[in-house]
Amino acid sequence: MTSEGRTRLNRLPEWAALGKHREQLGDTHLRELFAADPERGTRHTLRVGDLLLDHSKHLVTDETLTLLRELAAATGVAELRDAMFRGEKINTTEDRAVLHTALRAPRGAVIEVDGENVVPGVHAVLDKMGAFADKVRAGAWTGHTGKPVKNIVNIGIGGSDLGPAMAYEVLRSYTQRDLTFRFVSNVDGADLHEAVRDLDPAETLFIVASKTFTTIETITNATSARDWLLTGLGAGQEAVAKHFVALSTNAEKVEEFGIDTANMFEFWDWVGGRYSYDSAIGLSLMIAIGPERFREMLDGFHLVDEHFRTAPPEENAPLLLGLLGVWYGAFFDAQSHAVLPYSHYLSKFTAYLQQLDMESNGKSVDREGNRVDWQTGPVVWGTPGTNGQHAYYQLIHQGTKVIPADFIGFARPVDDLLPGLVAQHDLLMANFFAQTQALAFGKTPDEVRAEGVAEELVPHKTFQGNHPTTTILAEALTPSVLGQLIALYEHKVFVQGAIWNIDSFDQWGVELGKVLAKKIEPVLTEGEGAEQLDSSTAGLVAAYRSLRGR
Ligand SMILES: O=P(O)(O)OC[C@H]1O[C@](O)(CO)[C@@H](O)[C@@H]1O
Repeated sequence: MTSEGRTRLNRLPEWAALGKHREQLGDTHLRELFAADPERGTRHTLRVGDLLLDHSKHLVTDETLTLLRELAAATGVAELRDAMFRGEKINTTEDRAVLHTALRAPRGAVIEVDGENVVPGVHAVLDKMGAFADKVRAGAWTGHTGKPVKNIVNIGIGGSDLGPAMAYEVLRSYTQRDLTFRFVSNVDGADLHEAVRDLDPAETLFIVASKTFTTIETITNATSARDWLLTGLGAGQEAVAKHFVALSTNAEKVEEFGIDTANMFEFWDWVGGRYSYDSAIGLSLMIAIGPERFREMLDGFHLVDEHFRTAPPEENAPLLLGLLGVWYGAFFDAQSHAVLPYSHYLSKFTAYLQQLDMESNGKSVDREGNRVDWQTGPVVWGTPGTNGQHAYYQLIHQGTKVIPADFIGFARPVDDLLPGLVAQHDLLMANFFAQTQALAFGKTPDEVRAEGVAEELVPHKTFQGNHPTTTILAEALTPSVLGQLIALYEHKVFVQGAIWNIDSFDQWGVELGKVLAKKIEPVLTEGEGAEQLDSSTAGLVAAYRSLRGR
């Protein structure tokens, strides 16, 4: 499905209408919007599965939302969504279907790519993963020396690392505690070194996760891990089968590396790397939380997939979140988007979303290859909220930038929290609610003066407010809720890409650096070819070589 013949986004009448509306809105303050509508908070709250989404603290009126939905209609968001769910090749630059939604489709569903139903294959791999995970969890998967495997090291990068590493942290309280999990991604040897230094090779299983099985960082780390293992065991190649499994689409390369393809868990080219942790790429997570919890997570994903596919525009949460991002980027010149979870378990959540969003929508040509002249994907950033409050919230509250932010919190702490720590949860959540309130409504100079503050300090202690936020609240951070949250963001990113008319599913922008690194490496090691480098890089390389004593 291409978008040929589509009117350029900023020439659409719906775009012009939004521009005009933005002018009319001017500096309208959230204080005014709330004062004019006592029901605003409840009217602007959506419920999707277990998620409650309050979007009342956004710089929008009912008219804004209507105009944004008209823009979505004019840009064919629903048509592209349906084409995605049908398995059409909407990733046109790679000529691929985009079917991460098939990874969580129920067993009986029928989703076809090139005339073949892919759902049975998805479940066959899930079943194989389940059997393997159960075996490891039961201590029945033994290594070369006969000892049960206790340490699981996932080696992968990008989508083959961020998803499982993030989800492992999120669902830590559901993990089997007598197993150790490590995640190695960086080609800096320090990463693998720190991951394995205290492990017994006889009890260690490496999961090599790579869609292509050609990614230099992953193959380099996997090769070093194999050396470490074989040296530690004093064994030959025959030990690899018990200590290495692969997650990949590329059986040939897996075999070439020396991993038995019987120990390979397959996925498919219609799963993008950053959309893959609910595929075989989630094997480490499945071992950690068990197949049953993993399936609950998939059900959570599926619930939001169905919501996105079927909910009317007025109630469609991913559509709404996507449109709000378009609104701020285009008409408020917002450059970034903060995601601020109030859960320690979500400490890697924003890093995960960075790849999901920025690798998907960090594009500057449209699907026909024309340069866009509107903003595309924002810089996504953030860390757990309370820590952020004591670091960078100053800038969000009183800086000069428009930073829309998502606040994510939970009513209940995890079940196995030490009883003495449960009481801290209300304090955490008091901060959660206080921050969005302060950001929205601020503090006027008169309110500051009323507190007896000296006049010269009044500007410094004034909070302008009017900073837009979404609040996402759920009862608890369960596997299903995690699936719901990720699917929510996946589809939000989809909506934005559809409106901006970019291919959200390719990632050509990562290629150039890879090619240049390959050329530079021999210059570093052999010192040959430096004359082909620009003067800055040549100087830096020379300095590096000299510091290395070469
Ligand atoms: O799973 P692979 O093929 O090793 O790729 C890892 C990552 O590299 C990228 O292609 C970017 O370089 C990501 O899209 C992907 O998640």
